[in-house]
Amino acid sequence: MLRGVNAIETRELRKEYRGRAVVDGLSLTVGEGEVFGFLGPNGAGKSTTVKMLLGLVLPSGGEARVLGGSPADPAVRAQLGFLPEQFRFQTWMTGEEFLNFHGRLAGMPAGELRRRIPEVLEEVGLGGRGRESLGGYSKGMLQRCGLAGAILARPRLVFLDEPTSALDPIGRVEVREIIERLRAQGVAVFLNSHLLSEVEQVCDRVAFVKAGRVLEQGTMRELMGGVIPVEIRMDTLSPALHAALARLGEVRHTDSNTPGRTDVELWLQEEAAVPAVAQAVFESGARLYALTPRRPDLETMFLELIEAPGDGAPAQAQPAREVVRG
Ligand SMILES: Nc1ncnc2c1ncn2[C@@H]1O[C@H](COP(=O)(O)OP(=O)(O)OP(=O)(O)O)[C@@H](O)[C@H]1O
Repeated sequence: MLRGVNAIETRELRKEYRGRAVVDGLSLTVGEGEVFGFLGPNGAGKSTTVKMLLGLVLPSGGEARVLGGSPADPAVRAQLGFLPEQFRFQTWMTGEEFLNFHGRLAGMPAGELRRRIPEVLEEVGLGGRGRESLGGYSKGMLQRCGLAGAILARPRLVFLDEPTSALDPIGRVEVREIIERLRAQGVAVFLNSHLLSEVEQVCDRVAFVKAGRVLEQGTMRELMGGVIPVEIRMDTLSPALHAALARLGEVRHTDSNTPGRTDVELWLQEEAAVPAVAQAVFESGARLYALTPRRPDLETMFLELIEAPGDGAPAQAQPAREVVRG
């Protein structure tokens, strides 16, 4: 078994379709046992990247190493699990038959499959439902069954493409728990999801892609540069208070559209500055209704990066609302 290598490493990976680059010099690293969020708008090249990493699509250029080897190597592929976004299930099979079929394709011995299938069905919340035909499964049950298929052969790296799109909130929490269990077992997870709050809760690191290139990658803290966004709600914002807030941090947005109410988003460098914000509001004579430090969230980062103009290079925030720069 390969040890001490990254789960995924790509350098200047490229895929062209009819002369058009849909993955255009993509470089990223996913550590062993890391849960990695791969984020980007529709058409950014995420699925194409995943297909190259699985050895299903041949790159037009660059390099990709998966578990220290080539994605084209069957010994590497045998250690990968994959839940595609749109999966065609054989509706006439039962859940157990489906898993048995996939396990045999993965080269698992019959005896091991007999033990493992009830175990994974239990793990994905389908315990006792394996004898029912897939044609009678709900969308959420099918997605759980696909997930069972992805982890059946105890992979070292699992690709999950929108694994919770068909699930209710309870199902989503359960999938998060499954991902956390995989991490605890040292399995790396490459997660494509549009549900940013979900990615935020489970991923160690994330990469943002746009037009086939990685704009940023890192931990949440690295990506936000240690910034603490604070929401302030008060009755009015005088020019003097605006200037005072701008001395304490960066005034990102102000919204005075509702009469008698002004919302400000201020980015501070440290939590210790929060009391000074309250003090500044108080000294200006404004009435303070809320002062809420927020965790940096992926949605804010995503919108900033993805909506940035030009060639996709990280840039200043775009005006989601009325913006006043500090
Ligand atoms: N086989 C193909 N032939 C031609 N163009 C393709 C092919 N596969 C993908 N593309 C194009 O490549 C671009 C990237 O597609 P891809 O599916 O990788 O994006 P994505 O980031 O996964 O999008 P989404 O979030 O919508 O699933 C799209 O413009 C798509 O039309």
